[in-house]
Amino acid sequence: MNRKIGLFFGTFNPIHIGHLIIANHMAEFSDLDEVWLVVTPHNPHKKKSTLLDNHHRLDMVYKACEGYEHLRPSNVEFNLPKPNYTSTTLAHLQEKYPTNEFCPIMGEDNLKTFHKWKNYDVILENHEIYVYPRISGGKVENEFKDHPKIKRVDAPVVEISSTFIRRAVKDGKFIKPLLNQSVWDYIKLMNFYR
Ligand SMILES: Nc1ncnc2c1ncn2[C@@H]1O[C@H](COP(=O)(O)OP(=O)(O)OP(=O)(O)O)[C@@H](O)[C@H]1O
Ligand SMILES: O=C(O)c1ccc[n+]([C@@H]2O[C@H](COP(=O)([O-])O)[C@@H](O)[C@H]2O)c1
Repeated sequence: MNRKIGLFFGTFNPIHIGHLIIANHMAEFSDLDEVWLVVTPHNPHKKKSTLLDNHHRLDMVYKACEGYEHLRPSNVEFNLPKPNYTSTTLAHLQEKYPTNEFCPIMGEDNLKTFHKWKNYDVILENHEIYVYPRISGGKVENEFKDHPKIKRVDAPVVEISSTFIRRAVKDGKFIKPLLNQSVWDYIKLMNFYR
């Protein structure tokens, strides 16, 4: 059976409710059958200094997805060449699961720099991209604005970031509502980001 899988890529350092709300909304309110949360070991555009180990970030994604029938953590990028280019991951997944249709999910802000991604044209040729709104970053005024392969899904906007969470934890702030309960417990237990 042909299944449509949304791929939500992220460093998830840590995963927060902003990520979960988008992933769940895409799984429930679009034609995607499932959403896989792909933990990226190394984002080509990010520095590595504050990055927690891959397996700790994956553990947190597992904890956050517990009880969500249509969400699935993925470590597919762990064994692929670094830095992780999305085009490489998509080609790998398509070869491994030829009957699935893979659709990357991204925030509207990412469309502004999407032309800098490796093989972005090949990605667009072979995949539909599901885009959700962001407040930060303003409007997209480029070739992707009304592209036929880009589908917009009107998901809720929750403007928090992992950077904000890491800083808040370091400062001893109580930010439990911004994280899934078991992710919050795990961060405390493991003394992450202190
Ligand atoms: N609050 C949010 N709402 C919707 N999408 C988000 C939110 N925060 C991050 N994203 C998007 O989710 C994906 C994965 O995010 P990522 O793991 O880089 O988290 P982040 O919060 O942006 O991290 P950091 O603050 O460490 O840069 C990215 O495409 C990012 O743009
Ligand atoms: O393939 C690329 O060239 C590429 C460039 C920038 C980002 N990405 C992927 O997009 C995901 C979200 O990126 P970011 O910067 O919004 O956190 C992340 O998992 C990256 O691996 C991919």
